[in-house]
This record gives sequence, structure tokens and C-alpha cells, in this order.
Amino acid sequence: MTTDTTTQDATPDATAPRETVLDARGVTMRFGGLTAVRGVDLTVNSGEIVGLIGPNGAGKTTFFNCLTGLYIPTEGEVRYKGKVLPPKSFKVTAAGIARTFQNIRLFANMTVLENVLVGRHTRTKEGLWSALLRGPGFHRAEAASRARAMELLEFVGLAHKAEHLSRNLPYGEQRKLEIARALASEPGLLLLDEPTAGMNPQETRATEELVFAIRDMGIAVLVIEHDMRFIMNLCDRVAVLVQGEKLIEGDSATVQRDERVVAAYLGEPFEGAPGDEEAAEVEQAEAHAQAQAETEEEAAAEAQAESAETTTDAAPGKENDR
Ligand SMILES: Nc1ncnc2c1ncn2[C@@H]1O[C@H](COP(=O)(O)OP(=O)(O)OP(=O)(O)O)[C@@H](O)[C@H]1O
Repeated sequence: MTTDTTTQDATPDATAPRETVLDARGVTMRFGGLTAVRGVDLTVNSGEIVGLIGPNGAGKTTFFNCLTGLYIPTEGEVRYKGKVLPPKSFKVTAAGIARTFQNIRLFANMTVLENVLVGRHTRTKEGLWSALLRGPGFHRAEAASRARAMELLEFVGLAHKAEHLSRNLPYGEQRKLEIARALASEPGLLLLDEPTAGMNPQETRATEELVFAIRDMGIAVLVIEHDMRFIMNLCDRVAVLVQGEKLIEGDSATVQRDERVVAAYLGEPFEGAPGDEEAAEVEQAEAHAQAQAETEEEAAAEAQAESAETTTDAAPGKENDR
């Protein structure tokens, strides 16, 4: 009976009305003369896993940084559950958005458990005096935090390593720990920046299951990833960024079929693609260089054949010695 209730509570009701968790409108980010993100709109609703893909340098991480207060967008607005987000990352975390980083950012000399406890600080109500005096309130809060941190480690499969130093974990487990730490702030939206980078296929598969489980806990997910199979299996919706602009957004099948997306990934220019002319110039130069190299090779082969004819009495094995 108890188990049934828990399962039902954890699984989002597909018929329940969707709430807009994240609403980014016209987000633009310029660095001097470079526009890394241009006028991007994106929403994430409760119960959704949304993918953000695009070639290297497309602006995905910059967009994430605009959502999490690391960057203040040059233009545009980001709302979380209807409220405009404050331009400070710790306030964004307190509001309910947590993230992981492309380059893992753990406290290497802290234990696995301590890393998760750090992630709980935005949810700990005990103030400075309580912490200094270490009164009963502090001890109660600390015990509750540790219990929750252990639950989260259990959830990601790292409870047995709670007392290990985080720097001693294999790479795949460090990524899991980053996720546990992000979950420790009890977010309503989790942003994952390349969660499977450097993972083997089994670890990637396990991460897929983990993200589904996070969604089933009632947390909406926005994920950047280069592994297409992972994205297509996982996401309800996928948005594609190319050179800072949103090229297309749709379900996995629609995005996968779109020839502009295929072209952007394979590096093939599509009609009207930004940088078309430059790509054509590079192609032309490469073709020219190759033709020249072939002509030189032919000339060298001819010269070699001629010299072989004039030295017919060369000792056996001479050819190999050269
Ligand atoms: N702080 C910064 N200052 C100047 N330029 C930046 C800064 N951050 C990013 N850029 C530039 O903005 C563009 C987008 O970079 P970004 O890292 O957001 O792309 P990305 O899609 O996340 O790439 P990748 O998939 O390789 O991680 C790049 O041209 C990058 O060099």
C-alpha cells in the first residue's frame, strides 16, 4: 500500500495541466563584437525533458549561463515559474534552477557526502549564529541535511562511496555526483551540460535512466548533449542552435529528419546557412591544394621510373634501402 502511493506520487500525471517552468524570451548575449546567442526563445514545461543541441561553438553553454545568472543577457528575459530571474547564480539556485557543468566542478578534497551537503546550503534555514553556537536547531538541521544527502547518493547509486574523496571517483561517478549535488538544492528545473561526455556506452545508458528518474521525481530537465542517440531517446522536445540562433525546435523525429540539422552537424553548408561563402572558399582552396599535390606526386613518380630505367644494374635490395 505504502509502496503504491510512493510510486504514484513519483510519477507525473500525463493528464495533469503543464506548468511553464522556464520561459526564456529573446535571449541575446554579445561578447564585444561576437554575438554568441541571438534572440533565442525557449520554454520548458513541468514533466518535460528538453534537449538543446548544436555544433561546437553554437552558443549552447552561453545560453545556459544566461539562464543561471552566470551571464546577464545583453537582451531578453528569463522567467522561472512566471518570475523574472535575479542576475546572480546563487539566487537562481535558491529560486529553483540547478545545473551541472560541462567541465566537472566538484570539491576534489571533500568527500562525496560533503560535496552533496555543499549543494544543500541554499535549502538550509539555520543562520550563522545557530551554526556558530551549534545549538539543537543546528544539529537537527544538520542531521536532516545528511539524511537527504544520503538519499540522493542512494538515488544516483553512490551511497556506498559517501566517505570517499571525490577526486578518487572514476569519471562517470564524478558526473553522477555532480547530479546528486545539483539535486540537493531541491530544484524544479535541472540543467545538464553534456552529462555523458567521456562516458562509455553502459554509463551513458545508465545516465539516460537516471534522467528519466529525475523527470519522474517531478523535476523538469533541460539537457545539452552531443550524443544524438542519447538526446533522441530521452527528450520530449529538442531545440537546435546554430551559430547562436535557434534553427528549429520539435520532437525528436522532426528534428532528426530536418536536412538543415543534418547539414549543420555534418558541416555541409545548407542554403542560406551563415558562413556559406566562407565554407565554399575553404573547399575551393582545399581542392586546389589537393590537385597540386597530385600533380607533384605524378611528376615524382615519373622521375623515379626514369631513373630506375637508367640504373638497371643496381644491386638487389637497393630500392628498399632508400
Ligand atoms: N566569455 C566569453 N567571452 C567571449 N566569447 C565567448 C565567451 N564564452 C563563449 N564565447 C564564444 O561564444 C561562442 C559560443 O560558445 P559556447 O561555448 O556557448 O558554444 P557551445 O555551443 O556550448 O559549444 P560546445 O559544444 O563546443 O561546448 C563561441 O564562439 C565562443 O568562443
